[in-house]
Amino acid sequence: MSLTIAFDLDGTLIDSVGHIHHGVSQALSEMGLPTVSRADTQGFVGRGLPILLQQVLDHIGAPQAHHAELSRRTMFHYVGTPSDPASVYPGARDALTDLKAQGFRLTLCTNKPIEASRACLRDTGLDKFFDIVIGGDSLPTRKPDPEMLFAALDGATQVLYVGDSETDAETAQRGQVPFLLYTEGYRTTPVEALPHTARFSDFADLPGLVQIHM
Ligand SMILES: O=C(O)COP(=O)(O)O
Ligand SMILES: [Mg+2]
Repeated sequence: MSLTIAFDLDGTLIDSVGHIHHGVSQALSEMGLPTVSRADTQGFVGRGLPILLQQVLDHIGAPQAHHAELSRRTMFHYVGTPSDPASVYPGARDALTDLKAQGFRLTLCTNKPIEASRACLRDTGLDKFFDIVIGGDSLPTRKPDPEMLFAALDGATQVLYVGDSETDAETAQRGQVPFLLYTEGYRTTPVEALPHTARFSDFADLPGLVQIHM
């Protein structure tokens, strides 16, 4: 059996809400629109940028007709503003190093747009860990459709998925894939209410959980 471990990005490997909020805020203010708080933005992360921006426009009471321009401007700032390497969650880098050294294939399955994902991986130095990177606009569908997890297999026979949100739990459930829930990310639902195989709050525990659940 060969195993690939698929990782979500925002709220799982990096605490990226500040970066996302910066991009959206810049775009909104350039357009003369009201801005959103960082906390509200965090609640919108997980289903991809197009849905996040729809929620932002609804939240500020602005018409969806602004969506295309808001999207263009947000992407400009999102990709143009470097991600801080310190935004990688504590212990995540060591856990990825450990899993990679054990010979596991690692795949990134994120709803973040692929261009922003690649820039973020490069800025934070996480790019070297991943054999495959699949972004929110890489396939015709995005999470919670499980297609991304199947694409992550790429010849492996089994995938184990690590994520933080309602979207990730639903993706894993629909794909019938074991799911390890990182509890310190952006979920708004109590952990007990989210389907998961096991959960962890400290990345030091992840390699051990992988051994148990592979
Ligand atoms: O861009 C998003 O909405 C979320 O991205 P994620 O899938 O890495 O959590
Ligand atoms: Mg996430």
